[in-house]
Amino acid sequence: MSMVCLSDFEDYAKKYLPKIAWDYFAAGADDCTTRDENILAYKRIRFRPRMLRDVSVMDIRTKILGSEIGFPVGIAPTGFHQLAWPDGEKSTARAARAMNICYIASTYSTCTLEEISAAAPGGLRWFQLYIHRNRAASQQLVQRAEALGFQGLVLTADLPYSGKRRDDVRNGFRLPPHMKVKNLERAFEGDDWSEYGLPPNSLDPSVTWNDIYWLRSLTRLPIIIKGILTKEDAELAVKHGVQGIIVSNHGGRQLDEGPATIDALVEVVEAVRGRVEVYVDGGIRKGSDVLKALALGAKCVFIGRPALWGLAYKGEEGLQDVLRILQDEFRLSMALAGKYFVCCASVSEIGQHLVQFSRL
Ligand SMILES: Cc1cc2nc3c(=O)[nH]c(=O)nc-3n(C[C@H](O)[C@H](O)[C@H](O)COP(=O)(O)O)c2cc1C
Ligand SMILES: CCCCCCC(=O)C(=O)O
Repeated sequence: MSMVCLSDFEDYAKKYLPKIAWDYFAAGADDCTTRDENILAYKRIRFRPRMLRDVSVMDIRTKILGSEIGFPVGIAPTGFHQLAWPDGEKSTARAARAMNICYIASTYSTCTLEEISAAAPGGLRWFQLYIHRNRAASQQLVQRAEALGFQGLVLTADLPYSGKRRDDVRNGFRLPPHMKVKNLERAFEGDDWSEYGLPPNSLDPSVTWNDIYWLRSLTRLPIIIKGILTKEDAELAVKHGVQGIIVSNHGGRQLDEGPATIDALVEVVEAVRGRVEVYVDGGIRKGSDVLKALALGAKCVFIGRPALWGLAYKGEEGLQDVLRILQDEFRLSMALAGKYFVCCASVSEIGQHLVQFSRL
């Protein structure tokens, strides 16, 4: 099969993954309006390309929270990578390190944080946290991640309860018995693990902004909050001292009919006024989507499902293929859009001048 663009990997994953795994990866909440809107919204943005600008040398490296990355794409946290490939998150970590990008490992990884770290020593990794009712379990996870060299703590704010994903309900989705959310095994030993193959009712829906102070007391890692969609919450995030914001609607898997993330990005970036870094995920499927997100103020974007499709295709190698295609497409879009200032062709000069919203 010739893999030319990310949807080729999607087609492959749909064809070859067991239906229950494919449905879980693809799921959106309710009618999937927001899931689909994440993609459509990119198509309403048009470029304002500039010509004759010497784009013979392009520098696509950038920095997030002080760490250099090869290009402004990272891997969003997604659960259960062994559903896509037997080595699971170990393969993800290796591919991310090979491409010199950031991988956010999920609380719901099917490999332990120790296994992930050992698979790709020295790679840039952040740890994504769901806060559990069992606070001691969450505290241990944060401290384990910090001790293992994870360089950021990503608090997911949009999942007090799981959204209603109809196909998962129809399929009675749960992890197969040989897969485990290994990071939680010790803390929830003896529980029945009946919800998705997770300890039931274990997430804490009473989490508030004040818990950011609790997290701050546990770790020196920068805290990045994931799931922000409004200027009001962006302002609160800054006020509570986070170092980064990921504009995200969880790939449209939580509240249906909220905004597409690329639309929400504009409002969040305006509210933040450069005080913290802003990233975005949801619906990024082409290099030109990356360019649009950067033009609208994101420092970096993160991909969720496309990483799983790459893993499903060929593990670490397949994920690297996905990332390489995205990297090449991003570089090409940047060159074809034309650099704005005459002296340097780097991501730092990407700005709002590059895009306009189409009336389509
Ligand atoms: C199968 C799947 C599992 C996910 N698991 C998590 C998770 O464990 N933690 C989390 O913060 N977000 C999770 N997300 C949301 C992603 O981090 C991200 O916000 C979303 O996938 C981005 O949209 P995209 O898939 O269109 O790129 C998950 C998304 C998918 C599709
Ligand atoms: C009970 C919550 C299950 C969530 C599993 C991981 C996740 O975030 C997802 O979107 O799926």
